[in-house]
Amino acid sequence: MSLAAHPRPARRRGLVTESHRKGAAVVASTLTVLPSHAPARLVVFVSGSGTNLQALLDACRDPAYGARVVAVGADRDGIAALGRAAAAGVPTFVHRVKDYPDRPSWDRAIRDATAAYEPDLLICAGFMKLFGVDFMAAFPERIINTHPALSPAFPGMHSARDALEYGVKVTGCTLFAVAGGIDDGPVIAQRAVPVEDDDDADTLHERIKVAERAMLVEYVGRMARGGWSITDRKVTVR
Ligand SMILES: Nc1nc2c(c(=O)[nH]1)N[C@@H](CN(C=O)c1ccc(C(=O)N[C@@H](CCC(=O)O)C(=O)O)cc1)CN2
Ligand SMILES: NCC(=O)N[C@@H]1O[C@H](COP(=O)([O-])[O-])[C@@H](O)[C@H]1O
Repeated sequence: MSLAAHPRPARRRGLVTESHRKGAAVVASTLTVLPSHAPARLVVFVSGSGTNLQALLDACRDPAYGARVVAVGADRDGIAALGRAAAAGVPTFVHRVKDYPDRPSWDRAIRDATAAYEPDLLICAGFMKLFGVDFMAAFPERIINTHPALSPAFPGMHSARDALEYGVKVTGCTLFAVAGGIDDGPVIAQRAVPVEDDDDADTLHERIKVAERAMLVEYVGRMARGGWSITDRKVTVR
């Protein structure tokens, strides 16, 4: 089936939508995002040790990487990731759900704190809270999450344990564009990691994280430098 696409729009910065038509019917829609800043502005969200954040901070030291971490957001205090941000001179903000009367109030507070940094790309790197509709609506097509499993297998917060308990022989990591549900957004990249006979959840997760950091650094750099498109569930990184 051939799709008669509209002429490709000029490479404008920001968000561009193209409709692909067959006759009068729209059969697919492509959203293209080009970062508005060079280097692209990253806000990274964390809840724990922050080794993925550290990999991004290290990559951003090279001007050719094309991105810089302008802020780090968290849902809790006292985590190593916030220390990593401070050591790199990156501003941080913390919003704890329990400090707000309800979840939507928390969602709006973390949305507003994030928007103040004018991010091109928002990266969940071990962030253990689900964003709500207000947050999601403020940053369309520009929130990504690194997840320690081969999506759609093993969503949630205990993916390495769940993979071991299921008995899979190969698991891995997935970088995806955060959408409406839990860990169900369009896949940007994946890496496979074999499960060893003597793995426990910690050894398996640590091996996944080695692959995850390399995947995250590679794809965030490419997205920052060249932008990305999403057609239905298919993501193309430039
Ligand atoms: N709306 C979305 N928000 C987020 C997604 C997503 O796909 N959609 N991915 C996450 C990260 N994530 C796994 O990758 C994940 C994070 C948190 C949870 C969860 O159930 N959290 C609970 C409580 C957790 C706690 O603090 O102990 C909650 O939010 O109430 C599932 C998956 C980033 N956000
Ligand atoms: N579902 C969310 C989830 O499980 N996230 C995972 O937490 C770890 C954070 O490590 P880090 O703090 O060392 O970067 C990473 O493996 C990340 O994929």
